[in-house]
Amino acid sequence: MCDHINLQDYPLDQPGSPKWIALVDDCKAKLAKEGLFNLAAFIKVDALPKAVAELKPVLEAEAFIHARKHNIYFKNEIEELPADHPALTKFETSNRTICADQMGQAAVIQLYEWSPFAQFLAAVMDKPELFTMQDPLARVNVMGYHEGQALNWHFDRSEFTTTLLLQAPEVGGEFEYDQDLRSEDDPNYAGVADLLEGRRNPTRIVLEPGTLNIFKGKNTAHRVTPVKGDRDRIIAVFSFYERPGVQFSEKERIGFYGRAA
Ligand SMILES: O=C(O)CCC(=O)C(=O)O
Ligand SMILES: [Fe+2]
Repeated sequence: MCDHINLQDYPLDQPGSPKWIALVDDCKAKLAKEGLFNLAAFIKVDALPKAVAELKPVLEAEAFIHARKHNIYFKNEIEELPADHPALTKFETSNRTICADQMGQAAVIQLYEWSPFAQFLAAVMDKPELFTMQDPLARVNVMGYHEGQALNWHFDRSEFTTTLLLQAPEVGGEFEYDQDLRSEDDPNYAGVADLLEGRRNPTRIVLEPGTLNIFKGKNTAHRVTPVKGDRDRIIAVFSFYERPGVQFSEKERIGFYGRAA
């Protein structure tokens, strides 16, 4: 059992029940229309303070400071674009990251390993099955963003991203996205340039702590705006794959976490 989840509103423990099916259908409809859905108060209100408190000291003392400049593609070059094309503009991303192997049996780890969670996500994503990663570092990451830190514009490499906001900042740290800015057939470099140069109006959402967010970010550009104020934005990111046993390479681990093991 996972006693941190608001099973009253989100009956993940009853797969196949009418309430579960209704929830899955609702989430699927939102995903199709908006490219994302949010389950507010997914973590029980009284379980949230402990879920945050158990991670804060680790974030403060042991986090990897992940700071880099990247473009929206996380790629140094795109064959069909000149190096000075505005779609390739690099921006700074910076946060503190901790990995699953630093979290013991924290609530976020218990949630990740509770199999009805993957079962629910698979149903929502229309997959036969989803699996947790075998990678001891990448399975679950928790990111802390303090004043001035941000996750800049990018397209995700994975089809979907699952996050749980643990603590919201006073100001800033909002999730912004431009839905379907590109497609499998059309990279829309001009639209990307417009977005990066401020000529588009991305959607901005403010999430409450305890909200689970599922987001299809492969072709929807998105970012987290810079955090302002004394309270950090703290968010957990869960990684699921369609096959079991997935691990990162050593190079990927060093790139993301500054260490291989
Ligand atoms: O921190 C967030 O809300 C978004 C995370 C994200 O975009 C990602 O992990 O790719
Ligand atoms: Fe992303």
